[in-house]
Amino acid sequence: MTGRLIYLIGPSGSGKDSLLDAVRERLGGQGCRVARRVITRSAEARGELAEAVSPEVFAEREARGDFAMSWFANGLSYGIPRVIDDWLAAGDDVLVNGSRGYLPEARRRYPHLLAVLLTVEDSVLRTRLHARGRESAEEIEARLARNAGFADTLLAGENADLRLLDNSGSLAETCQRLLQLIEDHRPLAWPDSA
Ligand SMILES: Nc1ncnc2c1ncn2[C@@H]1O[C@H](COP(=O)(O)OP(=O)(O)OP(=O)(O)O)[C@@H](O)[C@H]1O
Ligand SMILES: O=P(O)(O)OC[C@H]1O[C@H](OP(=O)(O)O)[C@H](O)[C@@H]1O
Repeated sequence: MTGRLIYLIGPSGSGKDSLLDAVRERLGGQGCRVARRVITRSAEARGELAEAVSPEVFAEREARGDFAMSWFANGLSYGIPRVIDDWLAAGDDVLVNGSRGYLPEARRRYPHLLAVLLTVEDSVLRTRLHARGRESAEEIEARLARNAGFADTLLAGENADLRLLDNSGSLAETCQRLLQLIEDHRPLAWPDSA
């Protein structure tokens, strides 16, 4: 029996990392692991507990086949370590912080994935990005502009099964709803292929 990939996406600043950090322990108790990403972002940058590597190291690892999934966005390279395929094969579910742009490819690789879109009201999003202070004002505007490109395509076609999760309110409330959503989507037996 294989586990299921839960692919969490949403605008930059919508709270994906905060949510993953908050539910990591509780999910572990219900057989769901949270993947740690590899990112070409400096280790000093505030944010998720990702592994920071140089672009050269990232390219080497990617060429070696170290990543189950990888993409480039916001001027950075992101990789999800290949170990998630072992976890899935062992029957664990795996939750990843994904990319909206990479969703079609993720679906090709993991046809049974559960895609969850975290949403936040626009004004709240801008406020949170500035309050986080990880990016410059210019970088924040570029991230907000990137969202417009996803507005029409995300909720159409093969994404009709996308689950929406609003994080405009408290994080504790969103955590509860995510845990419930994952619980509700756990069939008695997962599909055979990851
Ligand atoms: N429900 C919430 N209420 C208030 N603040 C929140 C909430 N969720 C997240 N935040 C804050 O919003 C900011 C952005 O959250 P976070 O870094 O988790 O977003 P993200 O989706 O992972 O962004 P990115 O994709 O850019 O890494 C953080 O400063 C975080 O503390
Ligand atoms: O815009 P899309 O394609 O959804 O995502 C692009 C990437 O940007 C964000 O990362 P971060 O803000 O650099 O941590 C997301 O987590 C994702 O990996």
